[in-house]
Amino acid sequence: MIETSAHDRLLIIDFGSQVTQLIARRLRELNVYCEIHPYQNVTDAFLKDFAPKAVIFSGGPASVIDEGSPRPPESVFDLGVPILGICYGQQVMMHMLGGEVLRGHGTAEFGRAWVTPTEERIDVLNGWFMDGTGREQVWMSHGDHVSKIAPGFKVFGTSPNAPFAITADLERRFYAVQFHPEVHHTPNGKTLYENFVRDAGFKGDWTMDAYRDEAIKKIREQVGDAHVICGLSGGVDSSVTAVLLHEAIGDQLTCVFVDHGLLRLHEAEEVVTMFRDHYNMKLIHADESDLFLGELEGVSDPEEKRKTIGRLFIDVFQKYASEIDDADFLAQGTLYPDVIESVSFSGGPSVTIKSHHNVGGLPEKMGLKLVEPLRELFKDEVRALGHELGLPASFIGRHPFPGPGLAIRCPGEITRDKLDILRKADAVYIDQIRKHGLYDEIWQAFVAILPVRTVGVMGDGRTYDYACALRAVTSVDGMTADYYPFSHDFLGETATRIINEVQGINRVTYDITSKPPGTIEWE
Ligand SMILES: Nc1ncnc2c1ncn2[C@@H]1O[C@H](COP(=O)(O)OP(=O)(O)OP(=O)(O)O)[C@@H](O)[C@H]1O
Ligand SMILES: O=c1[nH]c(=O)c2[nH+]cn([C@@H]3O[C@H](COP(=O)(O)O)[C@@H](O)[C@H]3O)c2[nH]1
Ligand SMILES: NC(=O)CC[C@H](N)C(=O)O
Ligand SMILES: [Mg+2]
Repeated sequence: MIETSAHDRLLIIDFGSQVTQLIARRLRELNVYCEIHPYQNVTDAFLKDFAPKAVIFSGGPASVIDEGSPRPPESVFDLGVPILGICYGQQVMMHMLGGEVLRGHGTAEFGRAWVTPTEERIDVLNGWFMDGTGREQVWMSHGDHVSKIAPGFKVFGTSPNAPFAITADLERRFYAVQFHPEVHHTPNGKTLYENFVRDAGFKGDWTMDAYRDEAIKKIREQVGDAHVICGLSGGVDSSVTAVLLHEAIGDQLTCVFVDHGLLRLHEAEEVVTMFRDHYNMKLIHADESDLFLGELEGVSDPEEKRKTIGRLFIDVFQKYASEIDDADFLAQGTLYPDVIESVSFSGGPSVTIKSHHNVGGLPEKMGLKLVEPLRELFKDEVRALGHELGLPASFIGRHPFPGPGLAIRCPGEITRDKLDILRKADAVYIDQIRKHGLYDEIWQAFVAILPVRTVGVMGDGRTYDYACALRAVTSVDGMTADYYPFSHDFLGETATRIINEVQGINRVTYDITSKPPGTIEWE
């Protein structure tokens, strides 16, 4: 359980649905503090300790009919707090409370469905069935269905293949729905969550304004008089972590910004100016470009590049940390999705696609304790917190930039020459995107310089220069992504500008691969 404040908490018991995280997102949007815990960890003792003000059962791939399928502890029904069961959560609730679930033919529903209300209206459905059609669009994804509801329950909504689409035991405040209110395709789903948490008595006091003060207090308690070091990349997560720590402990913080020679144009100056001058923060600008570029010489295999960079990051951190007195803590910008992923119910053995550069192995090796003030937050909450802390919008809204930097945007061997060309092309491309007002619509955009040279003709002369690829994607979390549908005019104008303004490039292509099957970066 996350050590947290005095906020009312909602517990989401995860039965392995693909969309459990979205339940948490919807609730956080309603300023309700919630945590997701896999059902295996939710014991009687856990429930007592957690003391939720309400509970939600997620969906899940299992069938309650099967022996050994997941269950919440019986005691959850005796807590006296409202419970909402979703899909598998509905089925498990009915099954345990005396109803019946069947795996029937012709009762599966996958995708869009329409629910119509029964006669009696209930508070959790306030705002539903109001658009004049008398029905509400929902998103279903189930093979099993409830065939008999548990004693005490009544039906408040039905769909063609789910006669018990919405049911409730109003006395005990148990609600159960067959569809998924957390997904986009249930347009009025948020209203249902809002009604549910209001019914449960949540005050909606989880705001980044309040969080900021609590986090500062907690950091002070944890750190005392010791010193904290923080790897600062200028990215959103480490910037917000650093500024929060700086507010909490001022001079007891030293940030280490590693310039590995793989940064974008003017990036080092921007980051250093912002943090050293604007925040008056102790900041070590570690210019280690000779070290990194030297070790990367002749390396063209993507994994070898990543591993070399990861190793050097650790070396560099150790070097600087050892020079700082009383450095007992290392601050990291770990976010809640990272925490969830590491305990995920559905997580199984998976193939390594890329070794993400990781400073995760650091604290152990360096004998440091961790400070992770963003552990409870999603990325958009981190951005909101950054806003509260007064970070300029230009930093908060930045596209993510990978730790290995331009190394993984330069397939094949890395040379200073290629990096210079790449930096210039990238700057022109991002400038184009900003000028056309597209920066915030795009999740991430960059140029990759290709390891091929092509023939061109410029000013009646022959050129033999590098080709580059433009990349721009939309995404929610970087796990899946779509290429951004630029207009042909935009692409044409950008190609012309890059070729005119960047010596060394004579051909521009646009990468239209989605993820999967591609990945966002080229290596
Ligand atoms: N150049 C760097 N110097 C120091 N630390 C770095 C550098 N690059 C990455 N790191 C460390 O690695 C961590 C992970 O990098 P990551 O790119 O995931 O996060 P970020 O840069 O803070 O945010 P964003 O995801 O928005 O880029 C950072 O939080 C930071 O602590
Ligand atoms: O901090 C990081 N260290 C890394 O080693 C790393 N590799 C990829 N990325 C970023 O992760 C997101 C997904 O990228 P891929 O589709 O290329 O795996 C994209 O946002 C990538 O920029 C990294 N970030
Ligand atoms: N999405 C779900 O929770 C599915 C529940 C159950 N596995 C079914 O098929 O009915
Ligand atoms: Mg980054």
